[in-house]
Amino acid sequence: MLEVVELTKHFKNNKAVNGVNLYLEKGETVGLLGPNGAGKSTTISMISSLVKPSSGDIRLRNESIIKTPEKMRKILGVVPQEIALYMELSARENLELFGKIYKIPSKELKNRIDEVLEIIGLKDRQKELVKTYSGGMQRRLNIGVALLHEPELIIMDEPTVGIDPQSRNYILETVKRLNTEKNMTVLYTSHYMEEVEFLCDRIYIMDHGKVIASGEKEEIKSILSAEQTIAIKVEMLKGEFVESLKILPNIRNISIKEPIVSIIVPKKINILKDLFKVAEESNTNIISVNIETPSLEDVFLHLTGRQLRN
Ligand SMILES: Nc1ncnc2c1ncn2[C@@H]1O[C@H](COP(=O)(O)OP(=O)(O)OP(=O)(O)O)[C@@H](O)[C@H]1O
Repeated sequence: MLEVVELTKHFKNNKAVNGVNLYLEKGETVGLLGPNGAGKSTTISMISSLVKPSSGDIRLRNESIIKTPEKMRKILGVVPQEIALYMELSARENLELFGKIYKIPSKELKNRIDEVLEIIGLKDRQKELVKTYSGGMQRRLNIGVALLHEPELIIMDEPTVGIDPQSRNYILETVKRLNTEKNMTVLYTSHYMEEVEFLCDRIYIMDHGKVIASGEKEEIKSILSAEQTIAIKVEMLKGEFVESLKILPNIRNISIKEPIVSIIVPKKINILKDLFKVAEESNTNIISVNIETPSLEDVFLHLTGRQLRN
C-alpha cells in the first residue's frame, strides 16, 4: 500500500533522515521505534507531506505522491505528537469544526461524529469544554479528529506520551480494534517497546536517521536467539560482585536495576557455576536466578549499546 524509498531529509548539516526504506501492506500494524531524535517524526512528516524530502520517494499504491500530496491526504489520518485542539470548544464542536475543514458533507458529518465519539469513548463527555479534560481524554480526542474522514491508513506519532496508564491502555486497545475490525493500516511510532510489542506485527528500529533493524517481531527478537538474559537477584549488591562478573569470559553485557543484575551470555555457555563462585568470593547472597527470553528492549541495547529511553 505504502512504500518509502531511500527517503532522506537534511537540515543543514544534520542528516535527520538518511536513506530510509520501509513499506506497509494493507491491514498491517507496523511499529516505528527509536529513541528521541532518531528521525521518526521527520519520516512521518514527509509521509504526511508536511515536510519536503531532500531526496527519495514516497509511493502510494505504486504511484509517487511527492508531487500530488492530496492523494495521500485523502486516505491518511495523522495523529500528531502535540495536542492540536481548540481548548475553548467542546469535543463535539471540535469534531464539527475539523469535519468542515475536511469538507465532510454536513449530512454525513453528524453520523461520523457519533461514531468517532463512540470509538474514542467520549460520548458521555462530548459537550464539555476540552480545557476541562484530562491529558488522556485530550489525546483520545486528538485521535478522533484523525479518524473523522474514515482514513484507510493512520499514522500515530507517540500518541501515549505523558498520560495515565488507564488512558494509555484505552488508546492501545482502540488502535488494536481499528486494525482488526476496520482493517485499518497503522503506522505506530513510539519509544515504548512494550506498546510496539503489544500492537505491531512488523517493526522498524531507527537510530541516527537510519533503519538499523527491521522485520517481524519474532524475527527481530531472534537477533538475540543465540543469547540469553540471566537476571540475578541479590540480597545486597556489592561493587566487588559486579566487577568480578565483568571479567568472566562470555559475558556480553551487564545492566543493573538494584537489587537485580542482568547479564547477557551465549546460550551454549553454562555460566551458573562461575556465577555462584563469584558470589561466594564476594560474600554476596543470591536470592534468585531467572533465565529470560530477550525482549525488544534487549535487542535495542544489543544493536546500539544504549538503553532506549535515554
Ligand atoms: N525543522 C527542523 N530543523 C532542524 N532540525 C530538525 C528539524 N526537525 C527535526 N530536526 C532534527 O532532526 C533530528 C531527528 O528529529 P525527529 O524529531 O525526527 O526525531 P524523533 O525520532 O521523532 O524524536 P522524538 O521522539 O524526540 O520526536 C533531530 O536531530 C532533530 O533535532
